[in-house]
Order: sequence, then structure tokens, then C-alpha cells
Amino acid sequence: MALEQSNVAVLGGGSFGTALASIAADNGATVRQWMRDHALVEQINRERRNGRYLPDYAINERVEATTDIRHAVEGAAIVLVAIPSKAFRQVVEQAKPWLSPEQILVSTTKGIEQEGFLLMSQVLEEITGFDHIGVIAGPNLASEIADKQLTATVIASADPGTRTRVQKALGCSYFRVYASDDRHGVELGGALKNIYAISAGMAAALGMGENTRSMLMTRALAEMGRFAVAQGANPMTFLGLAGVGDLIVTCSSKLSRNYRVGYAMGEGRSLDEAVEALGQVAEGVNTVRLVCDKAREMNVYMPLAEGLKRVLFEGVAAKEMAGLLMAGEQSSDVEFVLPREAVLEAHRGEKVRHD
Ligand SMILES: NC(=O)C1=CN([C@@H]2O[C@H](COP(=O)(O)OP(=O)(O)OC[C@H]3O[C@@H](n4cnc5c(N)ncnc54)[C@H](OP(=O)(O)O)[C@@H]3O)[C@@H](O)[C@H]2O)C=CC1
Ligand SMILES: O=C(CO)COP(=O)(O)O
Repeated sequence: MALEQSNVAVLGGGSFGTALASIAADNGATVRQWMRDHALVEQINRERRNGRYLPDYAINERVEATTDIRHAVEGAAIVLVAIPSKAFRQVVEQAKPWLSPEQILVSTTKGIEQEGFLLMSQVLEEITGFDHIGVIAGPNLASEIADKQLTATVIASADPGTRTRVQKALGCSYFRVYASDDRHGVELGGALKNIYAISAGMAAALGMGENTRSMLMTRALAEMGRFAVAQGANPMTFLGLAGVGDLIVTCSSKLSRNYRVGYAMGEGRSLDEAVEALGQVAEGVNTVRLVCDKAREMNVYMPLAEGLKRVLFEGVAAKEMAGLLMAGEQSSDVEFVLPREAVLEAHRGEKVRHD
């Protein structure tokens, strides 16, 4: 089937899928948004409102909601996949019979698949084998986009055509789309920052101040860069919107679901209670476990992620963990300026002189 260049498909009826569908439609595209919930489809098509995920925002008339995945993706020039990582593979498999290699497939999901430690664009690639694959990530709180607050994101792909066409399809008066060819780094940035957003929410609920939050965010950036380098990504990507940009927004805002999970736990709720109360996906809960396992396997030092994992899954109190982190080794500020090992080596030399 020939592609209709002005058609965009969105898979997912959650808050981000809905926000992206409206951007593309505001930009003139005909948008088909697939979701599995019949009642929500009817509500969107009738009331132009997604009552479950974004109740306060009007949805553009050019968005058609549908439960028919074939109708959604067949012939669309761009397919945006906004499905949480746990269900991502299953939904793409479901769409696969009606996808074609000329289409551009873009993951908007900030999570990791346990089996093989795959990022979502790698899942897209593995399932389809197509060439035009990309990732969108950046400081993009869905409700602010739906509110048309001025926002920027990154489209990352090795394929220049994918970058350009997504920039054209989504770039508009309230949404800017910057380009990157470091798909892995951009995608890792989006997934990793969720871990630290949970910690930041927890720290805020425990009454920690702005110095603490700044320390947490900056050391988080150091960890993210260290992990990314070990994974073969470009650490410079973390200076951009998908790195420091997304870290700032999710570590600072109660609109972030990951931050909210951490905040609820800092107020004394259990992880299960916090996730249940949220009723939406907080990818960081799963990501922290996977990242800690991978970091240990690759021998990458990630004390903040390890600390959070102990609080979430091993019954350690958040306050106690903060104390332990402060007692940890003091090493290098920016490891690309002064290598961490050089600082540790100097400390070892001092100790030998004193002993
Ligand atoms: N929200 C945001 O601000 C941002 C989110 N993201 C990323 O976007 C991704 C999607 O998030 P978001 O839209 O926010 O998530 P939500 O939790 O708001 O919505 C999840 C959507 O996925 C659907 N879904 C879940 N499981 C399945 C399944 N097995 N089969 C079919 N559909 C399923 C849900 O359907 P149902 O209602 O039927 O369960 C719902 O439509 C996340 O990885 C997130 O990190 C990225 C940037 C910003
Ligand atoms: O990624 C996001 C903003 O860029 C959304 O973060 P949450 O998933 O924590 O809501």
C-alpha cells in the first residue's frame, strides 16, 4: 500500500501518545491513534477528550482514535510508538503485518526490555528489520505539551531522512524538534533519568533542600555519562535535551510520574502503594533494577542507582540510604576532565604515606 505522506499513526492512548497525536494534527497531519480501550476510543472521537489520561485538554479534530491497529498504521508515513516498555514488543508484533519498510518507526518510550537489555528502538529494529528507525526523547511532560507550553525534544536516528521528516511532522509553534545521530545515547538518557527522578521525589518529600537536589542531579549526570560510555554512546549527548534537559524536568516536577512515586515513598508509602496510587507507568522502577544488574556486569560504578534499588526493593529506609551515600568515596567532579581513577589513586598514595 502506498504511503500517505500526511498520515501519522500513534500507538498508545496514554498521556504521551495523546499529546503527540495532537501535535501532529495541529501541524496538519491526519492522525490515527490506536488504543485497546473501546470506551476511550469512543470518548475521544465523541468528546475530543481523553478522560483517563489527559482529561483537561482538547484533542484536535484531525485525530481519529481507533481500536483497529491495521487501520491505524497501514499507509501512515510515520508511526510513533508510545507504549510502556513492558508491552512495547507485544504491540509492535501486533502491528507488524501492516507495517512496511518505507515507513518511519519512532519509539517515544523511555524504558528498557529485560531480555537482552534492549532499548525500545532496538526492539523496533529486531521485530521489523526496517531502516528508518528513530527515537524521540527530551524534557517532554505530556500535560505541558497538551497545554501547548513551549517545549523542545530530540529526534535521534542514524538515518538523515528519518530525522528531517520527523522534524517537519512535529515541529510547530510550541514544539521544537532538534536532531541527533546518537540514537543510543538519546534513548539511554530518556531511560536513565527516570531512576534519578524517583530519588529526587524522595529527597523532596524528606525535606532535603536545593543544594541536595543540585548535588543529586549533577552526580546523576555523572553516573549517566559513565554508564553511557560503557554502553558505547556519546557522553556529549548528555549535555543536550535528552540528557541534562530531561533530568532537570523530571527531577523537579510533580508532573513527573517517576518523581511522584519517589515522593510518595518519601512520605512513607510502600512501593506498591505508590505505584498503585499513580495508575500510570513509572518506568524508572523497572529500569533501576535492570541498570544496576548491567552496571555490575560491566563493572560501572553507580552508587545512586544502587542506593535507590536498595530502597525500592531491599527495605532500606530512604533517609538511611542518603546517609550512606554521603559517607561514600569522594572522587572526581567531571570525569572527562579529571579521571575518577586518578583521584582514587591519589587517595591510596596518601594513605600509604600515613600508614
Ligand atoms: N507521559 C509523559 O509525560 C511522557 C511519557 N514518555 C514515555 O512514553 C511511554 C508511554 O507513556 P505514557 O503515554 O505516558 O503512558 P501512560 O501510562 O499514560 O499510558 C500507557 C498507554 O499504553 C497502553 N498499554 C499499556 N499496556 C498495553 C498493552 N499490553 N497493550 C496495549 N496497550 C497497552 C495503555 O492502555 P490502557 O489504558 O488500555 O492500559 C495506555 O494507552 C512511557 O515509556 C514514557 O516513559 C515520554 C515522554 C513524556
Ligand atoms: O519523560 C518524561 C518527561 O520528559 C515524563 O516523565 P515521567 O514518566 O516520570 O512522567
